[in-house]
Amino acid sequence: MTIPVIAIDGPSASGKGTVAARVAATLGFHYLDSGALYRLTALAALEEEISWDDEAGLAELAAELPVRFDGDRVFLFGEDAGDDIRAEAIGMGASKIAAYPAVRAALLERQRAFRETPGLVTDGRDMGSVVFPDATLKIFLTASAGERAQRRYKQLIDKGESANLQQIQEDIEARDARDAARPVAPLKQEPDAQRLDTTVLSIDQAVETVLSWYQSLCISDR
Ligand SMILES: Nc1ncnc2c1ncn2[C@@H]1O[C@H](COP(=O)(O)OP(=O)(O)OP(=O)(O)O)[C@@H](O)[C@H]1O
Ligand SMILES: Nc1ccn([C@H]2C[C@H](O)[C@@H](COP(=O)(O)O)O2)c(=O)n1
Repeated sequence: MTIPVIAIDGPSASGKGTVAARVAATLGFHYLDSGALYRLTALAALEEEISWDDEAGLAELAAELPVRFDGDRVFLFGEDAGDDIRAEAIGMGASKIAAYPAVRAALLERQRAFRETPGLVTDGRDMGSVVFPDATLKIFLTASAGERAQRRYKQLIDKGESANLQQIQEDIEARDARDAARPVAPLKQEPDAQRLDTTVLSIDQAVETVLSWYQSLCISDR
């Protein structure tokens, strides 16, 4: 039996991770935040003094990365790295090193290994196009850049961090431009992905939409 996969791709701060994690919890499926692997590689490179320009060194590091996911926590070299990988500088570093084909190749099988029964929900940029091209349901989840910047701003303020709305929007747009422009596995909506624009949707509405799309596929498969 093929293990079902729900692949959710889309731009930064569109809500992919939040929606994917909730859909996975509702269905009792596993969850993979693929962006965390790129962020962990960027962070580990800093710690190991491997330059973000060194494609071969980064690929070697990515292949051997001592990472452990435990619920919503993530450990690197045995230390909780959840907060460190969320820093904007690490997001930018992840975007930079994600453009290297050797880094993407090194992470490919590691991502596929998360496909386990009863199913997987995953989010990223190339989940439906490259990592799980046979995914059961492919979604391109997006929202306007202004709305995404507001959400990220609120997220930072709620965490007690200082934030500048305009700077956040510029950073989000710069990261999306880099992710969309790279020749390998760029950020883009695939023809077989369903578009979900959450600009005026709540998190609950977005989750309900994904679940209803998945349930209709399950019904039509019977
Ligand atoms: N539909 C929504 N309405 C309001 N807020 C939302 C919605 N979806 C997500 N959010 C909020 O937006 C913020 C960013 O969401 P999230 O981290 O899931 O985005 P992401 O696409 O995974 O980001 P990144 O690509 O940077 O990892 C979170 O604070 C989340 O609670
Ligand atoms: N499947 C993926 C996931 C992530 N990336 C890169 C590009 C992003 O800017 C960066 C951080 O991802 P995020 O945590 O914001 O989802 O990692 C990618 O190229 N492919």
